[in-house]
Amino acid sequence: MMQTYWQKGLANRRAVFELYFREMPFGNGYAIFAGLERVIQYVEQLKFSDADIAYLKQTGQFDDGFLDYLRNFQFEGAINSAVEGELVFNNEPMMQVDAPLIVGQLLETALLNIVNYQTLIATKAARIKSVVGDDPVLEFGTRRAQEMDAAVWGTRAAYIGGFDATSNVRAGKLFGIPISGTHAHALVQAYMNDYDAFKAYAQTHRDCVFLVDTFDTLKSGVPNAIRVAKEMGDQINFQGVRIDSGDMAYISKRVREMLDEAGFPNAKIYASNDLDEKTIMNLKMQKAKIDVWGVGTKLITAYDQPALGAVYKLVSFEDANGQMVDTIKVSSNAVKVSTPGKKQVWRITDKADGKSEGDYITLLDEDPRQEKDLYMFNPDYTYINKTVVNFEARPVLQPIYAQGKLVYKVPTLTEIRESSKQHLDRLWDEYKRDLNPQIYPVDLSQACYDNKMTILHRVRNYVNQLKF
Ligand SMILES: Nc1ncnc2c1ncn2[C@@H]1O[C@H](COP(=O)(O)OP(=O)(O)OP(=O)(O)O)[C@@H](O)[C@H]1O
Ligand SMILES: O=P(O)(O)OC[C@H]1O[C@H](OP(=O)(O)OP(=O)(O)O)[C@H](O)[C@@H]1O
Ligand SMILES: O=C(O)c1cccnc1
Repeated sequence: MMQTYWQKGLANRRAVFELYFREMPFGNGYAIFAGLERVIQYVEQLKFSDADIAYLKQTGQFDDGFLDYLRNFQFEGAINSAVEGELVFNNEPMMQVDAPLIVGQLLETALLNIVNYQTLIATKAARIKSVVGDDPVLEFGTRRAQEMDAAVWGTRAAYIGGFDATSNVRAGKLFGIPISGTHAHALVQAYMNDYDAFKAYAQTHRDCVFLVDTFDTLKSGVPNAIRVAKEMGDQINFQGVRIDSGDMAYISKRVREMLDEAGFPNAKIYASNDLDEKTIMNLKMQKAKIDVWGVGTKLITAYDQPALGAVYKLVSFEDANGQMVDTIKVSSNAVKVSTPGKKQVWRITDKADGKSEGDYITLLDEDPRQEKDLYMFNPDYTYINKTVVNFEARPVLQPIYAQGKLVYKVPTLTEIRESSKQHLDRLWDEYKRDLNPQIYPVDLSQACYDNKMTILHRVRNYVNQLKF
């Protein structure tokens, strides 16, 4: 496509692409945006090396002039985006690229790859965090992640979504995420008994969590953990035990009794084993005595919904006369009809209680902050509407790149994680429940809606007059 644009003189025409997803992941009421930091890393290193050019040349598909153009390629144009930790919803732009067509086109796959995955994992993490409440929840997923990159960036996304620490030390090093972990069954198997294994571990560590289910949790694992904790006394910080199999409600209650009776009421019970928000909620309902949750596979692979399904659509394009013309992608499936025009997403909150009223999508020349009353209507069911007064409107898309230069000060990961919590506080609980949440309003302004209808009719008329 880049070669076509380049050879046919379209390469430098201005094009606006927007990235959005169509359905809320996991049936959740909100999603947490993540991926911007890696998008920035990608854009900063975006160039074609001599080896890249040589590879493209030997395919025999590319013109020498075009390859010369690629040799000097660099990002130019603008990127506006939701920032990491921001809440985002279906059918609203999360990211917008306003650049020469050839540049915007090149970015499509990388941006989708990054944002699709990281937003999905941050959202899954937030769902899990919403059921663990204030209990610590640890990311244990690396062994099951779809390869190494997914493990570290997925861990970062999980941290944004509310996880507290990770067993992935590389993610700790790269991003400053707290690291935390216990030990595996292999240690106990290597010593062939719990006592020797725990003792050896205790002699070589200060912080100790013993994995107690290798042979028999209640008959061997826990009694031996207690024995070692008593023998080592102040020489170790006995943090607790981990259970990784069996009926975790029943076992955790018995383990709690044993630890308390032995004089370790502060020792924590860690649990892991294919946990997710459903099993955790269920275990809590059963009053399982679990203090710390280790979650791996089901988080890092987004087990119940492995793709977010975000798309990247051309919404406005410069014509041969230098005028911007809004564009549409039509489909018989209503949700697949794109919304034309370069847009802004405004988060509308009630000034009185600070809670979100909904999102309001406008064309760029509109500013709802100038309005006293805001008429908001559902673009699919226009009879569902409301007029909002005494509101604040905050633009969700922020300038990240302008004229090819990074203009955004990247926050720390701690700031991002904190901002995500604050955004969630401003959302009504009805949108946050994990089963059948209320649908958060994502509305189009009248001008944006009318523009869509006009362009839709124009395209229909064009198709209807075709004769073959
Ligand atoms: N009381 C409980 N209520 C609901 N789910 C539970 C309860 N206890 C354990 N689970 C979950 O049920 C599933 C049990 O899995 P499974 O039977 O494969 O584990 P296991 O046989 O105990 O251990 P292993 O991992 O060694 O196979 C896990 O997802 C676990 O988290
Ligand atoms: O269950 P997850 O949420 O993915 O959490 C990580 C799991 O990985 C480890 O198990 P391991 O790889 O040894 O497998 P097993 O316990 O299923 O035998 C650990 O003991 C956890 O059970
Ligand atoms: O530290 C742990 O206990 C751990 C880490 C990763 C996966 N499973 C367990």
